[in-house]
Amino acid sequence: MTATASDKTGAHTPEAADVITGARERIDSLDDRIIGLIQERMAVSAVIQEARITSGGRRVNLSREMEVLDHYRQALGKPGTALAMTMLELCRGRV
Ligand SMILES: C=C(O[C@@H]1C=C(C(=O)O)C=C[C@H]1O)C(=O)O
Repeated sequence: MTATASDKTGAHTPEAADVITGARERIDSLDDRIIGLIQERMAVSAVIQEARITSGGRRVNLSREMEVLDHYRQALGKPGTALAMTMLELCRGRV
């Protein structure tokens, strides 16, 4: 194990450094996919908001947002609610 690999991973053995380096590549790939999905969600959400505003309605629909927040909370627990709130802000801006 090089000193550099140890510094980067925090591992104390070459075996652990290899595991961490490999798993981090998977995490980076997952994060790319998650970001892509969020961007896709933002685009779909924008279509809905545009249609509602054009029809004379409001951008935000709180009862629907409650359903989204509950969905995330049921799947991920309390931090899921915070995640969903951030995602809603990305999709419809600040309220
Ligand atoms: C997309 C919608 O419009 C807004 C954005 C939402 C979202 O991004 O999930 C949810 C509710 C609305 O505030 C919708 O009403 O479904």
